[in-house]
Amino acid sequence: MHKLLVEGGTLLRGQVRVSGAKNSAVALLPAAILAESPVTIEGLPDISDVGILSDLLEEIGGTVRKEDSTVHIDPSEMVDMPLPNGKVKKLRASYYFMGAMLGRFNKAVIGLPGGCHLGPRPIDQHIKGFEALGAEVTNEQGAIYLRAKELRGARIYLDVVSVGATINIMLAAVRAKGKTVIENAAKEPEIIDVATLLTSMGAKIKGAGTDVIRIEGVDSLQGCLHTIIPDRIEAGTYTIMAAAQGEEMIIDNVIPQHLESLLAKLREMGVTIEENDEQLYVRPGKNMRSVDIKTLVYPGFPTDLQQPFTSLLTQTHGTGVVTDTIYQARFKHVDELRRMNASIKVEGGSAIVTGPSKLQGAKVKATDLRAGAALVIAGLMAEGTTEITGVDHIERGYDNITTKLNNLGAKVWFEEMSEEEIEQFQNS
Ligand SMILES: CC(=O)N[C@H]1[C@@H](OP(=O)(O)OP(=O)(O)OC[C@H]2O[C@@H](n3ccc(=O)[nH]c3=O)[C@H](O)[C@@H]2O)O[C@H](CO)[C@@H](O)[C@@H]1O
Ligand SMILES: C=C(OP(=O)(O)O)C(=O)O
Repeated sequence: MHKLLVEGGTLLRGQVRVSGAKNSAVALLPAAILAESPVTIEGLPDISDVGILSDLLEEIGGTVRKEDSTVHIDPSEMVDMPLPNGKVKKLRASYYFMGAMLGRFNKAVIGLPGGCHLGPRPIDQHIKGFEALGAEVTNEQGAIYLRAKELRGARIYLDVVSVGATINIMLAAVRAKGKTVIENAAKEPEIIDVATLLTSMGAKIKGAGTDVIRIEGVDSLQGCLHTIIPDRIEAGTYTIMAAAQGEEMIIDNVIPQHLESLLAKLREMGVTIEENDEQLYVRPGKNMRSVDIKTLVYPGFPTDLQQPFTSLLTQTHGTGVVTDTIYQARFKHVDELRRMNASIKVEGGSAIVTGPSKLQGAKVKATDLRAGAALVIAGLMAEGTTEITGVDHIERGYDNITTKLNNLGAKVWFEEMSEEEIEQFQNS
């Protein structure tokens, strides 16, 4: 087990290239189950979630061959093997095996997913969708059993706008008989990316990226070549780092439209941002002002950038209120930031951040992926060295974070933990 050390105070300068989107990758890989011939995906991020999903594809009989950031998946020999335990529990996106295996085999057994602990994360809307398509769904000892004689298209209204449910229902519906309409669908760019892959495989999907998605089922799907979109959350994290501790930074391989809500807030604070088709040029302002943010479904401010943004607010002038309407309890990073001398209190569903505070390096714990990113940002701004444990969370979503940061001039490195530290970490 290792920890991440961040020596604070160095200004970041230069260019960082954003990797492929985690939240696309984790759906594109299971989507390959639906094809009858090999699927190639280019631009996959080197993160642990991708590694685990690749292993799961192999567990059900697929062949997965990786060359740098390209992966070739041969799904032709896959079988409807139950996956009630084991690696499925390590991440959230294993739930996409439900939709994809149901779509291909008319049955699936998948353990309830893991992923970041952000408060309750039900999957009732996924199940509502599968049932509407004709599946019988039961929960037996922590695993979801799905069985259908045949999947039939249906009209499905999502009671909650859900990224996962929208994608999962698309996966199950593309090979169902007849027409499916998903109403109140989520509109995140990753949904369009998955629909683009499925369409290249031969699926008939209209409206992805709007709140009504129409799918006409087809009998079979074939392999194809797909290039993944850039990770807007990784891009947003480096953009926040640039505002927090940058001198001048270029964020490369970005779709700026995917980050409009973040860029608007940063400009409101006094950060200079210039953009072209695939790059952002970021220069922090002097005496930046605090702002309030409220997370919303896309194109609103993303919940996944709320925690990194909170770290930036510790350095701006005034009081900023951070409200998360998607995950009301996504504030575990606050206690850790306080250890570093941040002035933050949580009241109701909001964190109230008063700045600027002089942050001090400390021993802190990443309780989830974006809490980890928030601590790295705080560590970069702090005086002294910050030691972050729980880095397996960070490795779920940030491709080569130490190399990318060190290329920008930061001093960040992994170190093995001693037995005593591991014991302390496990008991904390
Ligand atoms: C792998 C992946 O893509 N993860 C992202 C995905 O998670 P995930 O797909 O799990 O998030 P959802 O969009 O489904 O969740 C949004 C909200 O809906 C609720 N809900 C969701 C499903 C359901 O059946 N019932 C229900 O009540 C959730 O508790 C949450 O409050 O979108 C989240 C919201 O943008 C992001 O934080 C995650 O990074
Ligand atoms: C919450 C996240 O991921 P997951 O849904 O995979 O847990 C995230 O990417 O911030």
